[in-house]
Amino acid sequence: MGNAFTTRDLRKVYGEGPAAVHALRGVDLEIPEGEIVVLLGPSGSGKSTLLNILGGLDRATDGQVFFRDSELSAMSDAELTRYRRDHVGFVFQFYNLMPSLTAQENVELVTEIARNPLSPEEALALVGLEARADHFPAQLSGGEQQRVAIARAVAKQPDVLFCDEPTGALDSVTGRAVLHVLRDVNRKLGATVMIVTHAAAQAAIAHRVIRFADGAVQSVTVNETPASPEEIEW
Ligand SMILES: Nc1ncnc2c1ncn2[C@@H]1O[C@H](COP(=O)(O)OP(=O)(O)OP(=O)(O)O)[C@@H](O)[C@H]1O
Repeated sequence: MGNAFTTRDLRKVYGEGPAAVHALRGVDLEIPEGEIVVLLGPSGSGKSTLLNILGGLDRATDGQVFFRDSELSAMSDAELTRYRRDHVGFVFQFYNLMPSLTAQENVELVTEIARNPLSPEEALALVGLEARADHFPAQLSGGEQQRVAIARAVAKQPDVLFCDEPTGALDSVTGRAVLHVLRDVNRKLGATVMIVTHAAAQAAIAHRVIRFADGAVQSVTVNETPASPEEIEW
């Protein structure tokens, strides 16, 4: 299989003049399709900025970024929106569920507009929450709410799932259950899964670990035998 993403000398500057922040300082990466990729690095090193650009939520200041053979950095806003809608799912630290909707209705927000969605039941079954479909977010634990958020993100069968600190608000037992679900999504749907985390131990479950420092890639490590989420502790 080819690459899900390729970046060439990718740069991002926020602001101008003396106040300019160089968040990405020339990032060259190749990310093969179908992997679990963990991005590590100190706070402010540019991880979320990279995720947002790969996910079509933001644009680079300079350089190129490709999804497969399509150059995201050359797309119009409308094309970028279509890319996001057709190919990308997002999971954030704080679930972002609609409190007035049940788990199933939260997932339906996506399945009603996607081109080739799973059914809401299938999506909830994938995260092990089929029995909680009629529960509201306030009736679910943090880990369960995150699993609903994952069900919502994967219901459209995205090619790529971006997860920004998906376990950041969870204890490690609950966090492991969430990582387990992300691994299932990678295996069962074949989605490339990119996870930004501060918990370095989570790198053990990845096929590829990218370490960031000061807006640049410090190292890329390939794990021949990724660990199971049950084996790690943070
Ligand atoms: N919208 C923005 N405007 C100005 N500066 C920004 C903006 N977003 C991010 N930055 C700056 O860009 C740099 C990289 O930020 P980014 O959020 O990508 O880092 P990160 O590695 O994800 O950090 P964390 O682990 O704390 O989430 C930081 O110095 C940050 O302050």
